[in-house]
Amino acid sequence: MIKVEKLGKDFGHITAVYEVTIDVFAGNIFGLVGPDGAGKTTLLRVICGLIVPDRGQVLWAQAAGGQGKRGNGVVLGYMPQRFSLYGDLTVMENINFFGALYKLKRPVIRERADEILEMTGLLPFKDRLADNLSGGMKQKLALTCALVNRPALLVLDEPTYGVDPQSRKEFWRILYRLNKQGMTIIVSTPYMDEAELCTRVAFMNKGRVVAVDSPSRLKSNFPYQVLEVRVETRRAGPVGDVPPQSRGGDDFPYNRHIGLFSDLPGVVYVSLYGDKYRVVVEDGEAARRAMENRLAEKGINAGLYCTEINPTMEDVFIALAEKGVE
Ligand SMILES: Nc1ncnc2c1ncn2[C@@H]1O[C@H](COP(=O)(O)OP(=O)(O)OP(=O)(O)O)[C@@H](O)[C@H]1O
Repeated sequence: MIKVEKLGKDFGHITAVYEVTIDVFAGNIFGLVGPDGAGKTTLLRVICGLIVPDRGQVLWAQAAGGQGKRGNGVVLGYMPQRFSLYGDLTVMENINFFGALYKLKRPVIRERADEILEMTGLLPFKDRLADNLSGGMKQKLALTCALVNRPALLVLDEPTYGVDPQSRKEFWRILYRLNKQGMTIIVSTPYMDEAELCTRVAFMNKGRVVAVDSPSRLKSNFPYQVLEVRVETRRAGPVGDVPPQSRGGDDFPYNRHIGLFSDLPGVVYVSLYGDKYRVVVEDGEAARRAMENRLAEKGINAGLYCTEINPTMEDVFIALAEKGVE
């Protein structure tokens, strides 16, 4: 549906987006996934025509339904990151306002609003002031306003940021329903569990897209092994067997081996989950030997228990980020 080609955007001396090239296919839920400051909002704003890129372009395919001028006939709905509705207007008044901006007639707005509010579960709250809605409901109202123009392409900027887990699930259920009805969706998110729900994902880091593919292919093409590692100290003592120089920070003693393992050759990164380490490595067996040797070198009398586990989207993203784009 759209092709983003070598797109770049600077804000003064800050480059928010470098040369980004992605294809968004009609019918997809396309995820733009990355941490704060990765450049997701900037890229989405350029796609929506709200800001002009400094380099590259966004090419639009033939209209995918609906009417309107933007993007070669593709009607767009945009839900910005920050709540941008009127808190002192009711749910219905906000929808009427947006409908009017799209030059829709009142009966049309009413009919569409009822349909979308039913879907989002907001129908009983039509007359409630937006300020008095919960965080999740506010996001649903913002979605309703973005949908009132029946867009063929819905662009959502971190729609579930800071929303409770139950509301996040409901929100995604609605996105799936819309997608089933034929709507193409581009959604940005910092959450890896949401990345799993997309048809295709572009991982963004520091203004660059570092990988684009389906979640399953991103994981199956992961070039490393993931080890779950437990280090069990054999002799008990007030601080175990870890020499003082390798003791960790606030969460000592559980993070104490991160520093011991992370600089070993073939180790991509080490992180701590509960009392186990997740160690991403080039070669599982070689890494296990290297970790054992490191413990021995440091005079740490401990058993090392490694299990190979499947990579998650988070592993894929962290490894790509660690491998480094500066
Ligand atoms: N209008 C602006 N003026 C100056 N710098 C900006 C502007 N908009 C974005 N930036 C900078 O560009 C970079 C990318 O920001 P952007 O908002 O696109 O990232 P993001 O991935 O959406 O993160 P976030 O969730 O924090 O918004 C950041 O360093 C940000 O400070």
